[in-house]
Amino acid sequence: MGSLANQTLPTIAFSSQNLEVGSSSWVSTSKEVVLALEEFGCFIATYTNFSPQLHHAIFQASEELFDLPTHVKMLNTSDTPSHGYVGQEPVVPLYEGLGIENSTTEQGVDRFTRILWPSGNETFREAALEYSKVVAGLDKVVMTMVSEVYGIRNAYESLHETTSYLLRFIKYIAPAGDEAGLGIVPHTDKSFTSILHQRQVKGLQAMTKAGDWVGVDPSPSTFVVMAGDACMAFTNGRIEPSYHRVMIEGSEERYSLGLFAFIRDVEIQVPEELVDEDHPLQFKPFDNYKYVHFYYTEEGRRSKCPIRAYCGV
Ligand SMILES: O=C(O)CCC(=O)C(=O)O
Ligand SMILES: [Fe+2]
Repeated sequence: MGSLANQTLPTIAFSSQNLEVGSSSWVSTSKEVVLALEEFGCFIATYTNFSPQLHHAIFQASEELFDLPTHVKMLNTSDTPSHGYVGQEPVVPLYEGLGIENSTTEQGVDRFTRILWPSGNETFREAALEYSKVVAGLDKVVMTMVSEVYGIRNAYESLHETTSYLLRFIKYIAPAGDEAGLGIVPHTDKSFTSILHQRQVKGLQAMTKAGDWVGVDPSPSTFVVMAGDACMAFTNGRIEPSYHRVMIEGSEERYSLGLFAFIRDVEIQVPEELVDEDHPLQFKPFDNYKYVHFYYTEEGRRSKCPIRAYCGV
């Protein structure tokens, strides 16, 4: 595994100007987004609708969540592997995470909050819902831009209607000793898209096509927007997912958040606009959640490229 390259990911600002659909800055930003995703599978974003207050509120909520006793956190279960509580795993001993399914909806956040705090926790509930809605807004802008450039806006819009967002709260404890510890093993996300947000402590690294790791420094106003495996299949291989990992150094705990978009109820299918003689069909229609289940089987875990193993042509 290579050392850290002296390189940074592209940064794209989403401001009130370029958020106006169809404006000339919307069009030029859309091209930037596609270039960044095709080259890196991810990029850094700033987003005008995200405030420092919300940054503060959501990490405050995160701390409160992780301060609950382990047996309470373990009540966060899910039918989907890795969507609920994960902690004390021998392969990633520094990692602990919880997930709110359908976190952009009142029902999703209410359900989670009631399970963890039976007598309620209004500040947590509000922060989680608000954060999910705002960041999901960024996700929608990014993918609308991508679909516009590729001429597949309708296909994306029908997928977006059935998107279910998973908000994961993540905490890494510091490794014992001076050596950097592996916070999360190198992987691509199984989602359609993912948006990560880190607090203070660095650790996230993404791999370039040349095979170098690039560090992504935390900032209260930036996100990392990533393509997942499902996005690669949808775009017929045009956008490859970001291969990333977390390395933890120093003695500080690291808190991060991931908002993952998964497509529910409908199969993801390559739009016909993306298939021609030069771009033969690479993926069969597939179900995003069944794919997650496949990934956690012996075959899925062993596979070098699980999405191709699952639904590659
Ligand atoms: O903690 C992070 O910054 C990254 C987490 C991540 O890659 C994941 O949960 O899939
Ligand atoms: Fe990830």
